[in-house]
Amino acid sequence: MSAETGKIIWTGIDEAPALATYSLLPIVNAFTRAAGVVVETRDISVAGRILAAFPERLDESQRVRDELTYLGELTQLPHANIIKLPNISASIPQLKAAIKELQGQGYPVPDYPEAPADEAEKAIQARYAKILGSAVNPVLREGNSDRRVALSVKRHAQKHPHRMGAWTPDSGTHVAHMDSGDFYGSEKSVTVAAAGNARIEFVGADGAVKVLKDKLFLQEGEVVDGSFLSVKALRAFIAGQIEAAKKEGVLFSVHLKATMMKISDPVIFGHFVSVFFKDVFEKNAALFAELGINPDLGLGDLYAKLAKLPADRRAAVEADIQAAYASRPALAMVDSEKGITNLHASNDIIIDASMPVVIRDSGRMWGPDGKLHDVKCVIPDRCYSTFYQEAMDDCRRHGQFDPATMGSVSNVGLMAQKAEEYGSHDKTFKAPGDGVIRLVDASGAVLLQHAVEKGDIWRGCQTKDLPIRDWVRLAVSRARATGAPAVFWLDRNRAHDAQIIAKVERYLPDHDTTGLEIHILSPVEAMRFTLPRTRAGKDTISVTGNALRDYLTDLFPILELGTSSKMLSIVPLLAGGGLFETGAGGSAPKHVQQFQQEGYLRWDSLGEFLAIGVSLEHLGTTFNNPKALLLAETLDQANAKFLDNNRNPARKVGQIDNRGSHFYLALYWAEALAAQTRDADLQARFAKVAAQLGANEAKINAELIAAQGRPVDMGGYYHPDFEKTSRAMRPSPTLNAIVDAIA
Ligand SMILES: NC(=O)C1=CN([C@@H]2O[C@H](COP(=O)(O)OP(=O)(O)OC[C@H]3O[C@@H](n4cnc5c(N)ncnc54)[C@H](OP(=O)(O)O)[C@@H]3O)[C@@H](O)[C@H]2O)C=CC1
Ligand SMILES: O=C(O)CCC(=O)C(=O)O
Ligand SMILES: [Mg+2]
Repeated sequence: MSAETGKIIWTGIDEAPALATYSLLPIVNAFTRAAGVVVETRDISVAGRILAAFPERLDESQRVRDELTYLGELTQLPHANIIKLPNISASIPQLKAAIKELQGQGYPVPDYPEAPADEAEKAIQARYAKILGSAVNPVLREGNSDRRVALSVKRHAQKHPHRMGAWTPDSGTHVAHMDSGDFYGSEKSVTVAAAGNARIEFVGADGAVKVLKDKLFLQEGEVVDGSFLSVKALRAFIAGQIEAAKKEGVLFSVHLKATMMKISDPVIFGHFVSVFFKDVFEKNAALFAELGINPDLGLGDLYAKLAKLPADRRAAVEADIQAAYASRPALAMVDSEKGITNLHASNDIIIDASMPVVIRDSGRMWGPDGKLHDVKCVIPDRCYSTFYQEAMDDCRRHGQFDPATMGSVSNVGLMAQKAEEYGSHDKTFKAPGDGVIRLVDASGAVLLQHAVEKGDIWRGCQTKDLPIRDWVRLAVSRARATGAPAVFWLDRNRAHDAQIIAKVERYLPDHDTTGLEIHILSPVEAMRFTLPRTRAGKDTISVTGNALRDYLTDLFPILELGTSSKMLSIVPLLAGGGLFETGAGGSAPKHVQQFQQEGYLRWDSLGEFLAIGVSLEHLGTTFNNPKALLLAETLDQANAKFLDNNRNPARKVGQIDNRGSHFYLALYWAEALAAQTRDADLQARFAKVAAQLGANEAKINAELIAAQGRPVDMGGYYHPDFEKTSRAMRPSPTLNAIVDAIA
């Protein structure tokens, strides 16, 4: 076995899962090394990606490799085996904070130029643009997505159901969406007949043509679509919904995906900010222009820029903001104690995680008074709003879901080769004026076009044929493996979906589907099919495009398990390798805050444990490595015992936290290795480890718990100090000594 084939890559990322890594990875490494498997870290954190983008500004000792590019290339090789933990998909305020921190640590990376003044600043902005938003996932996800709950995890959740808030028939919570002028209404889609370079261009009212994107290579058979959001219609819609929320006496909230739709959704978010605070923006237009205030960056950035003003001028604007709050409906809050609202930053409320939590918490969100209230959930685009309303209506009719009995909804998601929204980043534009935006193929034929007005948001997406074929294959294979019905969530009335349906209908007959139940239903119909089954304890497979993949793989896990972090998230790479993602949830910034303040980390690494298992299994079968297979099997047993004994982190100081949960994983894994008889070497080696860990259980727990209850200095947030953080995350000398002696 070559070094390459016996290697697993563990991604270095941000926030809570990065903290957990400091404690977990030494344990994992000690166990796998004993079997000749190397687990190697590659840093794709926001900070790491910033440093990699500006090598010429750093001295030799500060330079880092461009690991994302390396990993992107690795996904194309059949031996790729990558464990990917969730990373930050950064908004501009997050990026700026990371830059500031790095500068403070002595890395001379340039400031982010919000409004580039010259070519040099434009070049800097272009480099940073590659780091913003969902910049990692589209590069690594070179396969489609298979997200589901492991049987042992589902059984555990049913045995220990999490708390859910009750729903009552009179709940005033609802989804509000546009009825026209949205992406859904304007979408056009074609299947490309002949390969070639296309271009996207804007034709002004005067006939002048401006190329927005050149050399857009289209493959034969791929689906390409274009749609736009009318800004005039959006602003009128927002204003109407603000009025309506006030009348209805519910909170006002907006749920977008500013990370994955990183060009369009921050702009949409900005319209929410500038319509909600219309009077403030109008009255202070000149001052805001002078301060460079951009509503897309949210109220948080606005406040930061106001802070530069002398006290009296600042107070005048703040009074205007307070007056706006008083005349508007109450806003949903991110942190009511600190006064952080839904409109502070586009990355604080992200639809995939935020909407399921509304449903889990009785259809309510936190208000400025620190209490839960009914809420208007504004999701402008009908492509992705209507099924949430259906789920809420179901709760109003039948009450809250019961995690002790509900069935499971797994997902097969189309995302390979930058499918759908992942491919939209370099094809999304704000219309530079009134005119037409059109997609023109190599022969000069117009594939699709839209009449737009200045500021309208035009979005193009590509979905290649090979990924679609692979997605259909994966759906059939999951249906065969589970016996559960597979439902393609596709809407015949949506232009893009109509093209995809034609392909699904063409590729399904390539497979043996005898005895399988397969449906094609619109999102609302699919919900109507799925929810009664779920309530009856039956399992269903959702087969969806990229955005619905994202939304549903938080929605159902959060209802079923309380969090999506416990999911298995497998990406069989098209080139034959494996990408094993952990959970479906994000980087849990709240958890880091708690760790900094109280030395308590409640991040649950179960997703990581599961991913290590499938990664080792993949490595074992691909390279015929019996030791790796044995490690996978014994880890599976350890995970089962971990769940049986309920060793997940609790939530409060004095109880077992993330670090304590890792100790139990090590103990149970060592015990399982000691108990097996297939490999005498591993048995002997781990019998000793199991005995040492077992004998020191009380002592190790005492050392781990003694480390809690006081603030922790990590020496950085985006780019923490390795030594400081490592000390904080590995506070038990007894555990460290046993683990470090294994290899
Ligand atoms: N694949 C990726 O790379 C992804 C990245 N992200 C990024 O993550 C960041 C935060 O996203 P956000 O939408 O707030 O979602 P998060 O999933 O980070 O947080 C939502 C809540 O989920 C719970 N949670 C999530 N993971 C765990 C875990 N392992 N253990 C225990 N509880 C968990 C926590 O709930 P509680 O507080 O109730 O304990 C947490 O506060 C963003 O920057 C986003 O871009 C998001 C999704 C996927
Ligand atoms: O790519 C991203 O920004 C987030 C993706 C995500 O939320 C998911 O895959 O569940
Ligand atoms: Mg998600």
